Amino acid sequence: MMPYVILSAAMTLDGKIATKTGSSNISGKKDLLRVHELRKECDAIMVGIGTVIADDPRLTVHKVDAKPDDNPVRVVVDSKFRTPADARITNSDAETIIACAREYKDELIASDKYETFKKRGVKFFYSGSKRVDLKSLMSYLHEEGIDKLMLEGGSTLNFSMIKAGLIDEIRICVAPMIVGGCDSKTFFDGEGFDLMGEAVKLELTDSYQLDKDLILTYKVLK
Ligand SMILES: NC(=O)C1=CN([C@@H]2O[C@H](COP(=O)(O)OP(=O)(O)OC[C@H]3O[C@@H](n4cnc5c(N)ncnc54)[C@H](OP(=O)(O)O)[C@@H]3O)[C@@H](O)[C@H]2O)C=CC1
Ligand SMILES: Nc1nc(O)c(N)c(N[C@@H]2O[C@H](COP(=O)(O)O)[C@@H](O)[C@H]2O)n1
Repeated sequence: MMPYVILSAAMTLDGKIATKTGSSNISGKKDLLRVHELRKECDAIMVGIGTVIADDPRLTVHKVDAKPDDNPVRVVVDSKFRTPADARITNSDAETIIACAREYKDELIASDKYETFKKRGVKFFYSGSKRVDLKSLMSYLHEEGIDKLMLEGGSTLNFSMIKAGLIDEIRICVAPMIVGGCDSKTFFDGEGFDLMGEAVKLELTDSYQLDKDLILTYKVLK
């Protein structure tokens, strides 16, 4: 069994989730409230290490009323244990699981950072030889009681997750902005598919305007 996975993000009309310099404030105020209500409904929230390094996110429910219990478990997909020692996702606001690849396990366990994180209560999960195996991670998280997981990027992890058939629903905020730039991160990057016939197919299930933003919900067809 796997968690039900909702991919949530905000992009500009030209499909960028950050500029080439990493600036990523895209959602309007009301959209951020919507996102935090969704965080509150989820058992876990997962990002890739690229997002942790770029944004140092909190990944807690902090824009709407919430109790400490409302904070989802934070999951970071980080094969080589690059999570910075002072990353906010390792604070005591919520539980944190760092998923790493087996090849780096011995080195990781021997590091001072590992001891520091253990003292903070951070848990570790190992899967995949050189890169985290996302299917076994999802299966482990489900065993740990995670029924509903919110995936919050970034582009590389989004593509791996959708390619592996692990995303059930997509909720995207389309902001009326264009930033361009072939080096700006798009909603899905990764290695991409070669042929249009390989594209993951979606069904639009909801759409509405929230101030200037457009909110679209899609079911992923499997
Ligand atoms: N506007 C929005 O809604 C959002 C925007 N963003 C933006 O996205 C950008 C970050 O995206 P990006 O750089 O692509 O980083 P990601 O957050 O997607 O992290 C990618 C990294 O995850 C690690 N990883 C481990 N296992 C896997 C796997 N099986 N598949 C894929 N990745 C894996 C890899 O590093 P390793 O091999 O070391 O483990 C990889 O480089 C930031 O600029 C951020 O601001 C992010 C979220 C939301
Ligand atoms: N929904 C949404 N809209 C945006 O405009 C965004 N930039 C993001 N980014 C995601 O939220 C994380 C920051 O979370 P905290 O406020 O620090 O808890 C960021 O890392 C992205 O995952 N999302």
